[in-house]
Amino acid sequence: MAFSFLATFSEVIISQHQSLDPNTCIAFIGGGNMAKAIISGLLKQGHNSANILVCAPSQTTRHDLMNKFNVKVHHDNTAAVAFADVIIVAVKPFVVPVVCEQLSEVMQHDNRKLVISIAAGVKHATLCQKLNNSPKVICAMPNLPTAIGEGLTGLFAGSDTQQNDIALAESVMRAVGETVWLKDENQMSTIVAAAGSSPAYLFLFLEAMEKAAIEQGLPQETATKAVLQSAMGAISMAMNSQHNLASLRQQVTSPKGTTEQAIMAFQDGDLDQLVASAMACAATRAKELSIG
Ligand SMILES: NC(=O)C1=CN([C@@H]2O[C@H](COP(=O)(O)OP(=O)(O)OC[C@H]3O[C@@H](n4cnc5c(N)ncnc54)[C@H](OP(=O)(O)O)[C@@H]3O)[C@@H](O)[C@H]2O)C=CC1
Ligand SMILES: O=C(O)[C@@H]1CCC=N1
Repeated sequence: MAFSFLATFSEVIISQHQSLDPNTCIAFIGGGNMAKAIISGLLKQGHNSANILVCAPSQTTRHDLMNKFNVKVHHDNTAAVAFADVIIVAVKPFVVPVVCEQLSEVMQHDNRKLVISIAAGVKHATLCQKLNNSPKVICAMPNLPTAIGEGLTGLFAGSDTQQNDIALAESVMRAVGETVWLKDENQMSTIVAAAGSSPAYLFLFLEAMEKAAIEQGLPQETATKAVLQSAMGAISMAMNSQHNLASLRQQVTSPKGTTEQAIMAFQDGDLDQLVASAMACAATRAKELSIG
């Protein structure tokens, strides 16, 4: 019942999503790769840097963030509560319990803030419980391309999360890319494998192609350009095409031609099985990272 309500609401917000209010104050707990990516994406779409606070323990990280993005910084995580409408927890999964403990103490007196956790594997119920049983908690799994507004974020809310909080989380993550709302939290580990981690697999594949092109004799610069432009063109075509991926692949693969030979080599190496097994490893790791 609760999930069908959420699914219906998610469909509504995906088709009629509201843009992020530029006055929304967003605090990040943690200022690493993913916080930086989301901040970059937010600033690129025009969010005011004065409305962003980052809490991180190292002074170097805080200085870097201040210099690079002109955002506010603080050493004390609890400063996020007074500052923000939305607190994004962007620390490694094993740091989440200590962060929740710090936030929950202050949030006993101010429980109006929405907390979005992007930590892989950390369960919604665990977060709610560690944050004074707050219903204002949403789990998110974004990816690095949020930095250029081309991210994909999987989102999961509890059955008692209010519509305005769901809409707020949607507006924040939609500002840096596309969103998908999950009806079943168990699907989050697959979103980790298919979206959170997947930019790295794609970079790995492109690195391998670049290396092979250089080994076949192309200068580095030409190899990089050939590989990246082809990837960008192929992905852009796939995103905008009426045809599915297999059909687009067939359009490149002339019978008895060059592509066919390469595809056969991939199939001989059982690429499908290799990818399935790599994605299963990522999903399994997401489950292992789940904290109690
Ligand atoms: N990287 C990615 O592509 C993605 C990552 N994620 C998730 O995002 C989270 C962060 O990952 P990522 O950005 O890569 O990690 P990083 O290691 O790059 O960043 C972690 C940040 O946490 C900060 N930190 C450590 N301890 C504390 C603390 N007690 N209080 C406040 N901040 C603290 C560190 O601060 P300092 O610099 O001061 O040491 C650092 O800035 C992880 O849970 C990961 O699962 C999700 C999707 C994609
Ligand atoms: O590798 C990780 O654990 C994080 C989560 C998804 C992408 N990076």
